[in-house]
Amino acid sequence: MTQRPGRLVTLDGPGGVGKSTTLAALAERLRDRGDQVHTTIEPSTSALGQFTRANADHIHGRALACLVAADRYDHIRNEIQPHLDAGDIVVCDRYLASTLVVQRLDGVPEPFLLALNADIVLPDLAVLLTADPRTITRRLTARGAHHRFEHHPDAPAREVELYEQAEQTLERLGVPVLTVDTSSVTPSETAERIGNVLPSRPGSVGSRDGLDGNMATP
Ligand SMILES: Nc1ncnc2c1ncn2[C@@H]1O[C@H](COP(=O)(O)OP(=O)(O)O)[C@@H](O)[C@H]1O
Ligand SMILES: Cc1cn([C@H]2C[C@H](O)[C@@H](COP(=O)(O)OP(=O)(O)O)O2)c(=O)[nH]c1=O
Repeated sequence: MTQRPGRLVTLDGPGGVGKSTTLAALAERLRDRGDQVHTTIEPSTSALGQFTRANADHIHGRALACLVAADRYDHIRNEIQPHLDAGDIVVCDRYLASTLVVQRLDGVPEPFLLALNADIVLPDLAVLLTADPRTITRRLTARGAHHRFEHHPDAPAREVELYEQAEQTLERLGVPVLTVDTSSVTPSETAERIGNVLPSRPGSVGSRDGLDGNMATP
């Protein structure tokens, strides 16, 4: 049971699956029903986050893993935790699950990643967006690849597979996971499904009822 007044909801999934688009739809839905929402992103918008994002194509493996983790601890201390303390639903575009996938694509073993992230604030709900790899490739092609992890033609299929493994790891850590296949649903339908499993007033509706275990894999 979480003791903080707010909730941390994270959105992860393969590049181009629709995280940013879904985050905007989710924030709108939660605000429309009266929730206090703070949206954020990793790498964060701090100087360290901007450095990480700008250099992620040149810094590799364990070094990038450390940089991403350092940015995460800084992000938690200066932005996430204050908003949780204020009772906000904090919705973060990429978090621990991305590390468990992107850094593994970069050859970093999972135990090293878990050790680096051992003291982070765990999500109250980790949403994993997935889709048919061909659908992801289509979305990625239409939007354009942003970084080296999105350029390989097999990236979407490999990422889908690694997110399935990350789901098991998150569950072992006790993190409630909601997996949504976005292949044939709109961002607003995805947002509705996420909103449906989040209590409207943080801390007031049956605490974590409905948030334990993997609630949906359509
Ligand atoms: N059902 C859907 N859910 C989310 N995004 C979708 C969906 N269908 C198409 N898209 C499109 O996919 C593209 C990639 O979305 P984006 O949010 O940038 O992905 P990500 O943040 O995961 O890299 C966008 O052009 C978005 O409009
Ligand atoms: C959150 C996170 C990001 N990254 C890297 C991957 C990318 O190079 C970069 C940002 O990814 P991404 O959010 O996909 O960028 P964009 O918003 O431009 O599509 O940060 C990691 O390596 N590990 C992580 O845990």
